[in-house]
Amino acid sequence: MRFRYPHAVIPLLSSSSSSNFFTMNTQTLFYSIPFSNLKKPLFPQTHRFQPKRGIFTVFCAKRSSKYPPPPLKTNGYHGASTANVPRPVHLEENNVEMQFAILKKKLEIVGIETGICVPGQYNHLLCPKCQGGDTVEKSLSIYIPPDGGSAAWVCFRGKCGWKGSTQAFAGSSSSYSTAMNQLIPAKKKRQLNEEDLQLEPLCNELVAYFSERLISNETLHRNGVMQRKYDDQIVIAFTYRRNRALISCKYRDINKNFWQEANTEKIFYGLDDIVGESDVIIVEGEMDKLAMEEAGFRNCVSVPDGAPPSVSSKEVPPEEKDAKYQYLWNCKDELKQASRIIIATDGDAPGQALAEELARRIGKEKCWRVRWPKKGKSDDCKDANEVLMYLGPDALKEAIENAELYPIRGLFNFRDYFDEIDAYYHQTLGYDTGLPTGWNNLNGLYNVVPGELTIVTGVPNSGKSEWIDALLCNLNQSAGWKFALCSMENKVREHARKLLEKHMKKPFFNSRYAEDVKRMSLEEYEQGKVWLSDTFYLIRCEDDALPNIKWVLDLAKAAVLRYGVRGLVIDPYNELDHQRSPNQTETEYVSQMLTMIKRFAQHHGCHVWFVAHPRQLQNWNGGAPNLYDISGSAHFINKCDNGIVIHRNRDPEAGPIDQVKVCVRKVRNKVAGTIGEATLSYNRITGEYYEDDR
Ligand SMILES: Nc1ncnc2c1ncn2[C@@H]1O[C@H](COP(=O)(O)OP(=O)(O)OP(=O)(O)O)[C@@H](O)[C@H]1O
Repeated sequence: MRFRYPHAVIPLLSSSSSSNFFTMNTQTLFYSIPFSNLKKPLFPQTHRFQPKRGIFTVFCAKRSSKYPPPPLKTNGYHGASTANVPRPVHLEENNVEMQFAILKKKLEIVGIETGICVPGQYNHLLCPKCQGGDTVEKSLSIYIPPDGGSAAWVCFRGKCGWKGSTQAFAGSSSSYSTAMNQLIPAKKKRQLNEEDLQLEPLCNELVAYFSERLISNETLHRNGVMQRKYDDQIVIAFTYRRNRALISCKYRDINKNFWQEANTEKIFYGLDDIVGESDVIIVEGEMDKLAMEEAGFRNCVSVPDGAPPSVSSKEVPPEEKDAKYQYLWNCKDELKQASRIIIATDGDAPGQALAEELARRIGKEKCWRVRWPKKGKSDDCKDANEVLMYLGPDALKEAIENAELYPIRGLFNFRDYFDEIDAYYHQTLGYDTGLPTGWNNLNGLYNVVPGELTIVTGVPNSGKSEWIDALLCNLNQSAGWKFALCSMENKVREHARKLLEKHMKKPFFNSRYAEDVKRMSLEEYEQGKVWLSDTFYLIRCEDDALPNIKWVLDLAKAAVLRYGVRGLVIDPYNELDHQRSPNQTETEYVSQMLTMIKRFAQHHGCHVWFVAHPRQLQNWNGGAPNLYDISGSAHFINKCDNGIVIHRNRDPEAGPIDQVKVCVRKVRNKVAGTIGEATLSYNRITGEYYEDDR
């Protein structure tokens, strides 16, 4: 149930700003005209129930006008005159006529016929925008203050809703606000009583109507649900009470048109029921509040105004300016003493927006939310009353008992991730335990996990780039992975040669390094080109500029999204353009850069290999460097998931010079490997690496 547009409405300005008139939200600032103030209802078709007929025909009663009171919407046209005519300093009494004449001209420009308009009173005219619809009703209400200096108007036809204001002279503020205030009645709260409102006990037909919705007579009685007659028709009257005194009254007809007494305080429906309760349930409509009672919950209130279309992007305004949610602020003590607020609004988007607006005001930490059960195979119940009607009171009770903590942005429970954790357990995510490197003796130490960062270091010429290329070829062969390469030191053609040699297992040329091994044939070379193109995407600065990390990551993201790459190589760190701000230390800069890289990796499930050189080693003894030797910052080792040092023997006396040590110095994720060293042998002709079991 939703009260989004009251039945007979006039726009109500916030007292703070009359200019809001043109920008105001129709959801929040429209109030009904009190019927008690009307000689005859604005809309004669307000009467829906005809008690003389049977209940079902009653509810299909023919409208007495073919124009229902549709929602009042603005049509986007705002009639404010923007002419900037300077206002005279003094306005003599006898200038009223002149001022009114100017005003009339302005009104005529926007199409308002001013012939019968008299200052100091309301005038009812034909709306120039809608011409009063088919019935040609005089739906445009215009007020001109006695000084004739301004006018404010609104068309009460819901299909039109045209509204605006103008002034004879710009800056005629007192006259202007008078017009506005007159058009919009002052917000003086009325004192109501059942007698004045002519409320009566519910007739049998309405009791039967509620009973169709599984709301019992006892519940109706306890909640003071009444009726009101208009001529020979009847509408439901929901009485809003505080300390049992009548504060407001909302009416509902069978077509779910709602309107309420104007100039009354906005309070929760059922407010007395939550006093002293530790659990408070908030629903979106009176029917839901009654339904809750049928499920055994009296500690429930309904909001008086229904739901907003969406969550406001603005901060919650201070209490005194938060007009739409006054019903929350005026019972903050009751809400404060409750330990749990269970928000059980409708399951649709406005209902969820309402839940968010309530929770952000109450404090999400004490809020819970309700998920409505399914009513059929696919559809969820919309609200409490639907659950009661389709599934019964026990199901409604269960839904409330199963309320879950209201989500707080950034605060989670493992339960929120169970789908993902299940997939990890069942290993259905793919490679989450790591993709083997292709070298058995290394697989026990290092496996490639999507979304991780591996830092690779080693002294110059140790074969870091060669080993990474060989690893990529293996991963492509075993799992079809594709890669983005940002290899600043490599010429494209040389990089292509190295990759093709590894892939084809043949040298690119017949030159000295190939010894007597035959180069790849032209046909093999052509096949290799296809493979190269399908497997690698190059990130390169086309001019001589150095790429910065953000630029690299943006392109890598494009490569992930466009080509599905699973790995990114950045080789090496010192060839990036390091735009470090003057007040940033290198350590801070490296930390920030690595955070960016890791975020990219995790977000896109893309493994990143980042090559960094060790700083100049004083008195280097030929041994493998340490990860802490990486120039720049200890953050390289601190922040990476995996740290690998590539080291090769260059002393023939110390051992075979094709021997390469892959020193795994850091593995954060034990599922992916452990610290240790594996020895590979390097084939200088093809650039391949083999397990070395010598
Ligand atoms: N184990 C090895 N035995 C002989 N030559 C090797 C070995 N590993 C790599 N090389 C050769 O060393 C050269 C440099 O290799 P690579 O570019 O991979 O080293 P790097 O560590 O990345 O160097 P840099 O730090 O200068 O970028 C290449 O010509 C490569 O063929």
